[in-house]
Amino acid sequence: MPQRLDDDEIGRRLPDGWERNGDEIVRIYPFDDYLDGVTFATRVGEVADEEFHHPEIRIRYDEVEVRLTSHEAGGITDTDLRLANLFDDERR
Ligand SMILES: C[C@H](O)[C@H](O)[C@H]1CNC2=NC(N)=NC(=O)C2=N1
Repeated sequence: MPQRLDDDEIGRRLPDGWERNGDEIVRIYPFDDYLDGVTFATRVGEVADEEFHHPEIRIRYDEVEVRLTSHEAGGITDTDLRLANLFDDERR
């Protein structure tokens, strides 16, 4: 199981657009169309299920919020950073 990363490494490797919030990393993706956000959330869920690493996803009328943490490790790991990049790839 991946180990928790230290503050320096998280700061160095956090992908653009993501923020650190304690033991989580968070990104808000804006959408003009609600159903585009729903579709994106579904794609995020599919990637998460393939990787067996599950974010919290909140779908609002004009944005989707994605939160990642590694529950078992009790913090932010390489898996969270890797998934953040994969989710960003779904947005492009
Ligand atoms: C039992 C545990 O839920 C599984 O090993 C996986 C499932 N998805 C998971 N998702 C996240 N975000 N963190 C985990 O530690 C995790 N563990």
